[in-house]
Amino acid sequence: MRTRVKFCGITRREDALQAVRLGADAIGLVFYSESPRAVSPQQAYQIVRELPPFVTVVGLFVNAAPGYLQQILERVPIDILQFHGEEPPEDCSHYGRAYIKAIRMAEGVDLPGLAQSYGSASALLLDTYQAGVPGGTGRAFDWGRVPKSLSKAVILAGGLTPENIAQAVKQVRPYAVDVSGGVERVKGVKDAAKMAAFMRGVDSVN
Ligand SMILES: O=C(O)c1ccccc1NCC(=O)[C@H](O)[C@H](O)COP(=O)(O)O
Repeated sequence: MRTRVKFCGITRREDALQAVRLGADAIGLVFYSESPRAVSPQQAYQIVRELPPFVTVVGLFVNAAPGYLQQILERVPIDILQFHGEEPPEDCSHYGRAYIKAIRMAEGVDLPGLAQSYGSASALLLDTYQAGVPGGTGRAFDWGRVPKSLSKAVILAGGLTPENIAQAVKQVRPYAVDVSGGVERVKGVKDAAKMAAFMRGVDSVN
């Protein structure tokens, strides 16, 4: 099965369209005001309106208030939710939508246990642990820590770049990969050449 690709932290319509042209499977929009990649609901709507079909729009949240999250869902066509905070399973499934739970790879993290607890998740996104930073660290973790088999689909994230992506896919064989900082020109602005190189890296293994 080919590895799916999600470009995360999209803040501009042209970057979303470039992702689509390159054959990306998903784009991610960050609804977390402390992120340099945060988008407002209006911005998000402008980015995703009239995207062609079969490209999944993922909305990212960090311990968001349910009322705020519900407002976003009413205003932006989001396909899948992605939770990057300490949201328990019942909060993640509260919206009746498919969701991804981000797991930060702190020392001693119990991935099989979390895969069980978040049984209603579509996938677990494994990201680098950095104290006080819920995501978008731009740093990789030791891919050797990802179990060869898990009861949930694995999305590999954290410090992926055009330079290391082929090795990451070869080693982990994840369901999908997720990249943000590694394909940026500056925070929040993607670099078309880096995005293309990243896709080539994934395709070289598929
Ligand atoms: O990107 C952010 O600024 C961010 C902030 C808070 C929570 C999540 C965030 N991004 C989540 C992502 O899905 C990133 O793609 C993932 O953490 C990997 O980021 P990077 O290491 O920059 O590729």
